Amino acid sequence: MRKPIIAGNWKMNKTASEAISFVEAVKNNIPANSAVDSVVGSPALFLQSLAEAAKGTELKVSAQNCYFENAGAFTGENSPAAIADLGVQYVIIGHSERREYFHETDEDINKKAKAIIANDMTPIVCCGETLEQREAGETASWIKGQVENALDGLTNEQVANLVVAYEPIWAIGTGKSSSAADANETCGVVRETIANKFGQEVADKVRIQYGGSVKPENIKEYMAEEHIDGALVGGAALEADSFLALLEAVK
Ligand SMILES: O=C[C@H](O)COP(=O)(O)O
Repeated sequence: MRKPIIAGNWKMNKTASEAISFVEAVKNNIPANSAVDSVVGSPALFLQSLAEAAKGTELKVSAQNCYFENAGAFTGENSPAAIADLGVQYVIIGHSERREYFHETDEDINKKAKAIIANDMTPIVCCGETLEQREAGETASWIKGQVENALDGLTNEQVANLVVAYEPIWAIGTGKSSSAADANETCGVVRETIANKFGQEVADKVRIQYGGSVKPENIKEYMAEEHIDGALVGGAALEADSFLALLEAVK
């Protein structure tokens, strides 16, 4: 039985005081030993204060990116070792916005996944196709390639413990969510790809999220699907009430 995981991704939104207000509003409203893992993905600027504010509660904090080296002459980058030292537990990597605007490659994402795991954090590895790829019938082969490349060289145990987020790019922030059946089909491709590369036992353990215009009103439809174990949520995770409503709908 895979434990559901709901992760908010704030992207480049919020000031420090807004970020803290969110965590203060949410952290004590998640019951102890919750049946759902709750994660909030913050800009790097607020990770320290959020990790301190959330310490000892059920709310976990995620970075939205990191570099793949722990230290060195990499101006402007954030070290995974330094992020882990703050008490951060997750790092989102390979989001389509980072691939598109910051030219991240599958190879970068693979190196980041290894660095995050080496620092005892959990990567949330994103994959997803464009509308053109979907219309050309290339979704399954594209997702298979992204997943194989991102996870290459990881051990079975490492893969079993990470999270994959399937986010069709055309559904992100557009209000045009994928149907639950279509999302499940592609999450099934992710699981099959992992089964072929790492074995069925690993594939049965890995948690796969759907992301793209998820909100409290539609999350149950996704969570009812066989291969969907949670959601990576942008817009509907920006406000505490909406984030709590997502958790409430899943528990
Ligand atoms: O990381 C989150 C996704 O990009 C989804 O964003 P959205 O829920 O605003 O569509």
